[in-house]
Amino acid sequence: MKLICDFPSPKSLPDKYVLPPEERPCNHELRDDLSVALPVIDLQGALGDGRRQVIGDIMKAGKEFGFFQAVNHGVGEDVIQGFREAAAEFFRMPAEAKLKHYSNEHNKHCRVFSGSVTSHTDTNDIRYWRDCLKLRCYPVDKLMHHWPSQPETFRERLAKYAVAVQELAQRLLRLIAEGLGLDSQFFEGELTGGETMMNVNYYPRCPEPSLTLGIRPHSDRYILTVLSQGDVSGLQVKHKGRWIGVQPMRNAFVVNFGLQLEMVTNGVLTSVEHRVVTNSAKARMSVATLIRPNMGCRIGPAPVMVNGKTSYRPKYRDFTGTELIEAYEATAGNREALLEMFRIHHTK
Ligand SMILES: O=C(O)CCC(=O)C(=O)O
Ligand SMILES: [Fe+2]
Repeated sequence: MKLICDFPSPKSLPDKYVLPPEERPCNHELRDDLSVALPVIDLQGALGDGRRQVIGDIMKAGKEFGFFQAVNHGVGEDVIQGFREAAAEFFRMPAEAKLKHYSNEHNKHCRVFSGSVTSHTDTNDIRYWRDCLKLRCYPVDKLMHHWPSQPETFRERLAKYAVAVQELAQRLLRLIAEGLGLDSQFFEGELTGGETMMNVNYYPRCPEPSLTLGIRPHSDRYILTVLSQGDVSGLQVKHKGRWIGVQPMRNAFVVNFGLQLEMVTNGVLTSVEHRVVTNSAKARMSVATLIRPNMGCRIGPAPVMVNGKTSYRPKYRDFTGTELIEAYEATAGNREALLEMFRIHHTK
């Protein structure tokens, strides 16, 4: 067992990372579209008179792309870069120090794994060009003893980062709730009360980026994902049947909606597929923070989204946080397959 970052620089891509031709990033049906960019939303305005405008921008971006970039979000550059440096140092440690945390058990509070999005459900042996440190990051006091104790700065910097990003996520969810016509506290409590997950994704330099992916196309599962992409590109978002690259902005956060939010909003906000391409010039690291529900929480379309002015019928049945996780594992992050598991088929 090895992490990709510990491979001696290979000249060619090892066979098991080579994707079938139709899944490769150069597939011409799904060419990168560089002419479309994700909206960039300045959150400063939400603190004052510009609140309605910011809410409107988030709703528009949410409906059109399912994604946006947030700037002036209130999380300090020192907090972001401080944690990113500690995390990059983690991946630079000797192999044994990282492999202490290696596990394929999904319920671990902190683990390192490699090669796949959902390894144990993969039926074939296709691997992806990614190492990942996955941990539960909030509430910090309860969870920090599970985190790597090396490098020395890791826990303290992660604690600061996790608290700041959690606050930002709650702020965003209040804006989103208002935008949907819900009570601004709608998402507080059980819908977002589970332990927050974090993926620290590390994509080493790849000898043949056109033959593999860092992460295959997937939608995120929960309410909201807040991602620090750093300054190396690689994230691509599906938009009108094409993949568009997300321009790296050093201290911005890429925000996207998860499948849970799509179902809670009865499809008004969509949880859009994304993937990660690799590159041969630079390693890339991203930090994804995923806000989650309590496992026992009942989730379903919000009453206002199905009864109110809109008088829409519910598209999804109610389910629990645990059911959502099980369905996601069973469908390996495939958006349509997962939504279908909860969809109500009205007969007329
Ligand atoms: O590396 C990225 O930019 C995206 C990561 C991602 O999609 C995830 O962790 O779910
Ligand atoms: Fe994702």
